[in-house]
Amino acid sequence: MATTEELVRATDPLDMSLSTEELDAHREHITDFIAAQYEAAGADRVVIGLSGGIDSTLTSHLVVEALGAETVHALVMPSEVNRESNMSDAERVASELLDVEYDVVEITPIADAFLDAYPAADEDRMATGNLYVRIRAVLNYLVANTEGGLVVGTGNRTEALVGYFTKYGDGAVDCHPIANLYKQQVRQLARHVGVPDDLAAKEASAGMWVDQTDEGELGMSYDTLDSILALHVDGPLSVSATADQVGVDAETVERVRGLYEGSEHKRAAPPGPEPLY
Ligand SMILES: Nc1ncnc2c1ncn2[C@@H]1O[C@H](COP(=O)(O)OP(=O)(O)OC[C@H]2O[C@@H]([n+]3cccc(C(=O)O)c3)[C@H](O)[C@@H]2O)[C@@H](O)[C@H]1O
Ligand SMILES: Nc1ncnc2c1ncn2[C@@H]1O[C@H](COP(=O)(O)OP(=O)(O)OP(=O)(O)O)[C@@H](O)[C@H]1O
Ligand SMILES: [Mg+2]
Repeated sequence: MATTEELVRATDPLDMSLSTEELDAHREHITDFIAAQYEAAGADRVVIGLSGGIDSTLTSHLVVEALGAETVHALVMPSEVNRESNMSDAERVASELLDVEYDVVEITPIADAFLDAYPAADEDRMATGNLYVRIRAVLNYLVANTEGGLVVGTGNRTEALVGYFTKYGDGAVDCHPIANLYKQQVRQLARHVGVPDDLAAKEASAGMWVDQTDEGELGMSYDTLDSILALHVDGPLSVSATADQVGVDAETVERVRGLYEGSEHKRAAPPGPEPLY
């Protein structure tokens, strides 16, 4: 007969903690990957957008570890809906944590030019938010083209599996070094490599509209989402077994599965018809 404590633990989100040895292994694997991508591309620089969020903070930290601070050109690209504190954190990461070259490029006037050209999108916060994200991609590639740079992305496994990114926006990059890590593991690895705790623990936001948070939009915590992905989408558990294990209803698991299946197009190259001959 299970004790109450065991039953409560059984309905907790999955504990995905990595051991110190596993964190070291990920660190080495990712820095080796970055070095290999850079060499294979024959690049002279790495371009990365810094948002003050943990994905870009960890990724840029690992790029510096792999290639040195002088290789990195960071871009901090505030829009009018970004929190001031996130933009100052982004500058803190560039100047204090990493000591890399960086530029601050205001994107609101660029977005306004698009919305003047196509005013119908002005009231649509998703379309406008995706526009901000795609403008950042254009600027990343402008710098990369100019300096022989490789654009390094910050997508993690959780975002990729549910399509929680803008197609040809933050998804438009040359590689994603932390693509194997679920969101909880991103925070763990960040702490492990010495990222300050206030940055590692910060609430995730795509920064596409005022006060947007990932967990608010997704309607569940990252701990729950990671657990459902690991057990059901990546793992072999059924909907009901996953729901029991994580302590959510079956509809929540099905919703995550729906996000995964509905975002297949974001993880694939744009298709064309089969060759006729
Ligand atoms: N089945 C299908 N096959 C082929 N293409 C399909 C398609 N369904 C839609 N599409 C295309 O995809 C477009 C929709 O995709 P998309 O433009 O990406 O837009 P959408 O997926 O609607 O929105 C982006 C989502 O990602 C989140 N996001 C974005 C950026 C950063 C972060 C972050 O965490 O930092 C999060 C954002 O909050 C929002 O929930 C459609 O307009 C259409 O062109
Ligand atoms: N204001 C910004 N300036 C520069 N780059 C940005 C900005 N906002 C977003 N980005 C880029 O888009 C990426 C995707 O954003 P996302 O919110 O998923 O990651 P994050 O902000 O690094 O971490 P978190 O998900 O915890 O907020 C960022 O990692 C960063 O590279
Ligand atoms: Mg963010």
